[in-house]
Amino acid sequence: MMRSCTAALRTLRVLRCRLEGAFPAARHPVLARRWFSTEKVIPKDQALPNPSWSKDLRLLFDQFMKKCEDGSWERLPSYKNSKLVKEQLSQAQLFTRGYEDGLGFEYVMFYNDDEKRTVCLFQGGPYLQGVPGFLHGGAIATMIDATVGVCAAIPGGIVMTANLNINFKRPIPLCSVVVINSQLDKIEGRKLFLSCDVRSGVDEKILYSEATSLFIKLDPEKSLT
Ligand SMILES: CCCCCCCCCCCC(=O)SCCNC(=O)CCNC(=O)[C@H](O)C(C)(C)COP(=O)(O)OP(=O)(O)OC[C@H]1O[C@@H](n2cnc3c(N)ncnc32)[C@H](O)[C@@H]1OP(=O)(O)O
Repeated sequence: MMRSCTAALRTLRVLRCRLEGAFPAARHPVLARRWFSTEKVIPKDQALPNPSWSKDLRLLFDQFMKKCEDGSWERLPSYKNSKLVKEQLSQAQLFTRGYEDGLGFEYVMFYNDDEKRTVCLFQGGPYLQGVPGFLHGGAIATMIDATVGVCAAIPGGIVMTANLNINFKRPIPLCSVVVINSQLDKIEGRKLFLSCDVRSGVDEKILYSEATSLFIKLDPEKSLT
């Protein structure tokens, strides 16, 4: 027993050295823990307040949680790793959840099934800077895509963005809170048409961006590649 354990550990060490040679990133302590730990990982719901959330984000979160009480809205949980990919086999992570708390995308989404609407409360952190002091347009586009994507995926199933059209009207200050409000406008066969706007959090007075998008429900008969 003792000998087989020692042999297994040696094999693990050899594999680890080879892996570190091939992928220097494997030396990174967080990745190393994720790849080599045998502990069962309990996924953390990232769409809940953490200490990096500003007063405004907390306030809006509390307001929407109140709206959930009668069942008209529901908070959507969100995880770093897809349940579709076995964690031990992949280091894949949801793009928007790859940063430490407060540095990148802090957000929570709420869904209203009767109205086919998704609202995302979003605070873009300092690593998402574009023009100094403001959010990068790609980060805004990412959150718009994610919000309309969820709005399309809940009724539509497995969908992908075919078209995303954004008008950036005002720059969004870094670390401020915005509300991304999206709705499903129309379904035609496999095509889902959505629209969305991005406004300043709490007062919603400033219209930062507007977008329309087309999502396509994947055809199970067609290969993606
Ligand atoms: C809760 C869970 C959370 C989970 C939700 C997580 C949310 C995350 C959101 C992120 C989403 C992404 O970033 S997705 C990643 C970015 N997107 C992609 O990589 C997609 C790349 N494109 C493709 O793979 C493909 O083009 C597809 C799958 C979109 C469509 O291909 P297809 O299935 O073969 O469909 P196809 O026959 O070409 O088109 C079907 C119909 O749509 C029309 N159509 C197709 N593309 C377009 C287009 N760009 N503009 C106009 N119309 C178009 C066609 O004319 C046709 O109309 P008609 O003749 O029928 O009238």
